Amino acid sequence: MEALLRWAAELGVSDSPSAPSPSSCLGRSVLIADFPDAGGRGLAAARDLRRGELVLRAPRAALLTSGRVMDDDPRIASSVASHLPRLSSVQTLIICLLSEVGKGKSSNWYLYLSQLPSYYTILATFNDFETEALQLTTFQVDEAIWVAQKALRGIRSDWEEATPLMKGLGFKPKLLMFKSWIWAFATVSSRTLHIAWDDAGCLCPIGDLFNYAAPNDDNSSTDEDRDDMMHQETNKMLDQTDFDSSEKLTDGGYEDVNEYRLYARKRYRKGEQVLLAYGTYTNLELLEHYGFLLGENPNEKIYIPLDLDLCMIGSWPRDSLYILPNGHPSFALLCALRLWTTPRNRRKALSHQIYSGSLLSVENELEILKWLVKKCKETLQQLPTTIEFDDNLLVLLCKLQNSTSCITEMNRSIFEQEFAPFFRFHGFKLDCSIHSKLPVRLLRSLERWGLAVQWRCNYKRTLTKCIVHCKSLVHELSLQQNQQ
Ligand SMILES: C[S@@+](CC[C@H](N)C(=O)[O-])C[C@H]1O[C@@H](n2cnc3c(N)ncnc32)[C@H](O)[C@@H]1O
Repeated sequence: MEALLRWAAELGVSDSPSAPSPSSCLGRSVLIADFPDAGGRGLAAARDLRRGELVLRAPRAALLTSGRVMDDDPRIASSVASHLPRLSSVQTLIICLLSEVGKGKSSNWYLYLSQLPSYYTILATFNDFETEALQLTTFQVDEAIWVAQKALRGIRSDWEEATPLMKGLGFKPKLLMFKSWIWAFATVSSRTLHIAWDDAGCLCPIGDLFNYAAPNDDNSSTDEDRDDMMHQETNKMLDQTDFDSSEKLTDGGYEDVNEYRLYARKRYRKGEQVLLAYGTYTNLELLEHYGFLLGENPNEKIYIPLDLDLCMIGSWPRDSLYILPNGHPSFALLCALRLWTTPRNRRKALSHQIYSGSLLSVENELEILKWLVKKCKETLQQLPTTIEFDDNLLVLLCKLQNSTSCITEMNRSIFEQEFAPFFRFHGFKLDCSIHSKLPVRLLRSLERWGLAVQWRCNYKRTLTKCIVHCKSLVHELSLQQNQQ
């Protein structure tokens, strides 16, 4: 890592507005650190940071883009040119990335490439067992499977299309394998930053070490954050010369100054992890693009099976009919339910009231709340396991990943029925004499299985919250009704 930090400093990557020291590009604003519960390797504040302060800048020369690789390697450039416009920008970047990997130590990017993860957990890497662990029966779960399969089909056909070109470039057999393509795809999917001149984005050494926090997490800005913003706004208004132009209120981007700049989006104390908001994602989308999910995701959307006529009613798109992470139905779902439960001959007259989000009558509201309770309960009952079961399974999966004696853990567990198909799927015979760690291949599968269980568990938790929320509203409204 030290060599990488030195190399990046030589390229002009710096965590301060001034030039980096020759020995490391970090140390003045951020430092590499481990955050086991929030993304693993990440960047920590090297000192107290103000909201909007510059935390990293990387000049264009330090960005790995397909344009850059092709400028340095005319053979790839002419090969790609002869396949355009059939190749997408992502396929092109993947080919460039794999070609650099194939060069080994002679690649200009060797130090960067050698610290990339050796495997990923994005949805496209899930095998059938892991995908099924998301659980099949409801609309949302079917949707998850569908997303996973669609993603994988797309990636496979991209690979098939690009294979003749890669063969023509003399790629080593290992790099021609689908496994390598998936690895490169996941690298691009989970690590690129947006740039205006290439849809595939760029890989930014050091800049891609920032872990993620959901964007509206910082809505809860503190008084200190607000002070920082006031300070910046006042300075701007007064056009004060001491205004530090490195202060910004966004996460960052590629700027006119010909470098990528990243900013602290809130105040950080020394040692705290500095996080970026890569975008607004549900947990399924995080899993699809980045291979992780959040225990508390403010942007999560939970879908329940809805009758077709309810989905079609009004002008609300199907994807706006969901349950929020706090268990409340979305505005559109609430409105759609109010319209749906209104007798047909009254719908037109009441539509103005319904579209504005107003409650129609206590009776109507009670009907839809009770309907929601019933629907959530039915959905939960259809799922093969309960939250408690999933929670316990998660604890065991976590233990197994860290245990040096898997057989002891297994013997103590009540999950034999769950593990038999897992070992069968992997063609692995659990020998009672194995008092050691599981093979790496199985440990990785356990990790993905764990993500699937975490996802379905969050789904069930939100349904449960919805039941509690609706029941408490039913209680309140019934009291009101009785008082009238
Ligand atoms: C841009 S990289 C961040 C650096 C990465 N941790 C590393 O060691 O290279 C993005 C990846 O980090 C992990 N990650 C980022 N934020 C996370 C979070 N809040 N929780 C869990 N994993 C996270 C995911 O694996 C994601 O695909």
